[in-house]
Amino acid sequence: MEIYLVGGAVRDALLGLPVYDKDYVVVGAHPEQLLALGYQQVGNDFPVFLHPTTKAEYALARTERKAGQGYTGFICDFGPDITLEEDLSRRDLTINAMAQDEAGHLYDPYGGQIDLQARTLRHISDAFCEDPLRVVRVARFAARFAPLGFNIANSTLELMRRIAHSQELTTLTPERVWQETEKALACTEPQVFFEALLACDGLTALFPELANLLATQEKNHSLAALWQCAQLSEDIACRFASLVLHLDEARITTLCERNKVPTEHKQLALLASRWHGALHALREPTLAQADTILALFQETDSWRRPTRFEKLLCCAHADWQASAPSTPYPQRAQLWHWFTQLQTINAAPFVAQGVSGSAIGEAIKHARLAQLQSWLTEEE
Ligand SMILES: Nc1ccn([C@@H]2O[C@H](COP(=O)(O)OP(=O)(O)OP(=O)(O)O)[C@@H](O)[C@H]2O)c(=O)n1
Repeated sequence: MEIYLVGGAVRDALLGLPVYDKDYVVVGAHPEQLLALGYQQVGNDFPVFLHPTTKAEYALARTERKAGQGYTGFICDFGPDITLEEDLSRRDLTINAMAQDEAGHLYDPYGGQIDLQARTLRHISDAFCEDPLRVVRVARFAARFAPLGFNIANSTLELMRRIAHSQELTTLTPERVWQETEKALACTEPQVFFEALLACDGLTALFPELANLLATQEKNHSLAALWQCAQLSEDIACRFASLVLHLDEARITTLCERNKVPTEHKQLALLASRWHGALHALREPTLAQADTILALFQETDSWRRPTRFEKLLCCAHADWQASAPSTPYPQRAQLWHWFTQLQTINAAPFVAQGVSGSAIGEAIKHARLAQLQSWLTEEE
């Protein structure tokens, strides 16, 4: 029985990146041998085991062949006679198909090291097409490794296009697509994920509203807003909302429900869609805008959800900078400052004066408006 470290851990170590997850492939073994050594079997379709102490994943070497439609329907063959090369050949990209034995010797039958050096994401064989998830994975790797200068090989982009045109992307579960999307949104160049999906015609199947929106924009403004947001915040909800805020509320709702986008992201996106224009208009606020500012705080439920309001300001900032890079967006700090100051106006003094019931809320609102008006008078 031989054990090799495979996949992402080998790739990332060669790139000098930190390695978090270690996956191993086991060649020349029966499941019973691993069970006897205390490994715990997980997964029903093919034999994957967890190490008794490290809990790292150990998979028996296997081959896979597509038998049906979509993401399911694989015929999997495993056994002690499957070689390391055979196991590596079923994988998606050359840079993901390298293995290292316990002595540190590297096995690279498909040119992974050359492609790492050339900064190329390249498929191994036409078997790439057997798994439509790979389109989304490659787009995600393109985003993740964009800062290192990686690009998708033309021949791989061609296969991604073939998969997209075959309608196979519609067989992916929303959970899997969102999982990859969320990882992509966390990258420093998240817009590359959507650019790659756009380039292979896959965006229409996965995020049709976004594909239609980008088609109406001259310079992919929404992708620029996403990039700007990534410079301003690590928050995934913020980045997602910056990307979709030029969609109307009905389309945001449809997209989020189909793709099972978390509620927090959806709510922020809806607020950003509704309020970004008003926020842009508050660049040099005047006394006449006091009501608008208070309505903004009220209607976005910011008193109860201050963190979300902070994120809303960030989305608007990103959207602004997508049109006017490097120009300041003073209303972000100004509105946040006023908001935190107005938060300190609360019920206590009114209750002490004998105000009760719904009149308390009205009194707070009036006091906050009066305070805002006095600040705006000073500004003018
Ligand atoms: N649809 C898929 C999923 C996975 N793999 C292979 O399985 C390995 C492990 O997959 P996974 O852990 O999902 O990805 P990593 O490459 O380890 O990347 P990450 O760092 O994002 O986990 C990959 O390297 C790749 O060889 C594949 O070929 N096709």
